[in-house]
Amino acid sequence: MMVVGLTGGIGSGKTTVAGFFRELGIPLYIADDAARRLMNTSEEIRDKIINLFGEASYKDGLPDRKYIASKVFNNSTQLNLLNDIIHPAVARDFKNWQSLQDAPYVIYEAAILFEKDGYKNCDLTILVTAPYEEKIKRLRERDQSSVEEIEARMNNQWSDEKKRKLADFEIENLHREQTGRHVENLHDIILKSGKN
Ligand SMILES: CC(C)(COP(=O)(O)OP(=O)(O)OC[C@H]1O[C@@H](n2cnc3c(N)ncnc32)[C@H](O)[C@@H]1O)[C@@H](O)C(=O)NCCC(=O)NCCS
Ligand SMILES: Nc1ncnc2c1ncn2[C@@H]1O[C@H](COP(=O)(O)OP(=O)(O)OP(=O)(O)O)[C@@H](O)[C@H]1O
Repeated sequence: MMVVGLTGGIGSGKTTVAGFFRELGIPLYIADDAARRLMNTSEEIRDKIINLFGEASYKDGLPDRKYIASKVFNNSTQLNLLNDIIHPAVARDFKNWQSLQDAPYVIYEAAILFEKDGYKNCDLTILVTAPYEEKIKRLRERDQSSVEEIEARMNNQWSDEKKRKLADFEIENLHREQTGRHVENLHDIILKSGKN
C-alpha cells in the first residue's frame, strides 16, 4: 500500500484537498487530528507537556491549546521540544492505523511533513499552495485569528519555495472546482504509478 503525504502551509487548504480524496474513497489520516486526540488521551504526553510548560498547560485534564500555542509559536526551541513529544507518538499511531487499512493508497495529511522526517515514510508527496493574501483572508474568516498569530505559525514552517523542491506534485488551491478536478487527475496518476 502506498502512502501519499499531503502538506501545505497554514490555511493553504490541505484539509479541503484531503476531503476531495476522501470523496474518491481514499482513507485519510489527519496528523493534526491525531495529535489533538493523543494530547487529550495519553497520560504520558500530558505529563511530558506539563513538565515542559507547567500546570497551566492542562485544565480539567485537557490541554489549553491557546496557552500552549502562546508558548511555542514565538519560541522555536520550545516548539521543537513540543514536536519531539508529539511527532513520535503520531508516527506510531499512523503505523497502527495504516495496518488496518485496505486500499491502493492512503493519504497522510500533515502540516509539518518536509520540516521533519515524515516525508521519508511517504511514497509520493503533494504540496498544497495558495497566495499569502488568500491564506490570511481564509484563516481570518475561519478562526478569527489575528494576522500576527497566523504569521507566527507561518514563520515556523518552510516557505513554499523550499517545500516545492521536495514535493512530487503541487496543487495550487485557488478555486474549489478546479482543485477538485486536479485531485481527480492526481488520483488516476497515483493509481497508475502503483501498478508499475
Ligand atoms: C500548539 C498547538 C497546541 C496549538 O493548537 P491549535 O488548536 O491552535 O492549532 P492546530 O493544532 O489545529 O494547528 C493549526 C495549524 O497550526 C500550524 N501548526 C501546528 N503545529 C505546528 C508545528 N509544530 N509547527 C509549525 N506549525 C504548526 C499548522 O499550520 C496547523 O495546521 C498545536 O498546534 C500543537 O500541539 N502543535 C505541535 C504538534 C504538531 O506538530 N501538530 C501538527 C501535526 S502532528
Ligand atoms: N479554494 C478555496 N476557496 C475558498 N476558500 C477555501 C478554498 N480552499 C479552502 N478554503 C477555506 O479556507 C479555510 C482553510 O482551508 P483548510 O482548513 O482546508 O486549510 P488547511 O491548510 O487545512 O488549514 P490549517 O493549516 O489551519 O489546518 C477553510 O475555511 C476552507 O473552507
